[in-house]
Amino acid sequence: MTKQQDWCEKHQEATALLANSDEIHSAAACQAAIEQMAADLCRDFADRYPLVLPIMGGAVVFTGKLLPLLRFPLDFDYIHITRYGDKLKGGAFEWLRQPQNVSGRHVLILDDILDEGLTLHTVREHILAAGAASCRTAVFADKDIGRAKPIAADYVGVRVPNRYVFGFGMDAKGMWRNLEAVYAVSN
Ligand SMILES: O=P(O)(O)OC[C@H]1O[C@H](OP(=O)(O)OP(=O)(O)O)[C@H](O)[C@@H]1O
Ligand SMILES: Nc1nc2[nH]cnc2c(=O)[nH]1
Repeated sequence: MTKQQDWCEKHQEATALLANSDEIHSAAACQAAIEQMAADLCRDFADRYPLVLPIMGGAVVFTGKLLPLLRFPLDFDYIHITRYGDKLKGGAFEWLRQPQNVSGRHVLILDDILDEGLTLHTVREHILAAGAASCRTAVFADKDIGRAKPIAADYVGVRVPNRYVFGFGMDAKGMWRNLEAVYAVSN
């Protein structure tokens, strides 16, 4: 099969996936959640000069929308770790970029979604072990998985049901990170 056919099939798959999904949070609701979180962060971090570390790649939209609303001085870097890849179920961690220069810093981690909580928990432990003065966590979406998680986020944008969600930076099999609302794949 040619590359062109591959992309054509991928395009059809992406279109069908979106058509068979439900909108969970509208673009306006996502924006309102970001603005509320930014206000909370401005209140709590005004004097802390934090190091802000998004976990790529899912945090890209969350970070891009949130950062310009943070009206206090900060440093910015990023972490890259993945355990889902293009799959809908999590597996082993793959570190692509570890945290750098966190010793003594007040760190704020940003991630798109807290699902089973393994990613955020692992990253937070890593940052504290590397000597951060403190480490707080903000997630755009917190999934109601119906059981305990190893970590609770300090700041949460929206709650999502126990379904695979995508849009607003979150992918479905690698697709649709660019959507400005949040959708759930049909069960
Ligand atoms: O709470 P958990 O069950 O650990 O899942 C949450 C993690 O899963 C996703 O990352 P993924 O591995 O899909 O990589 P991505 O950021 O590139 O989408 C998401 O961005 C979170 O980091
Ligand atoms: N895109 C996406 N990534 C996840 N990582 C863990 N859970 C999810 C989810 O529901 N959607």
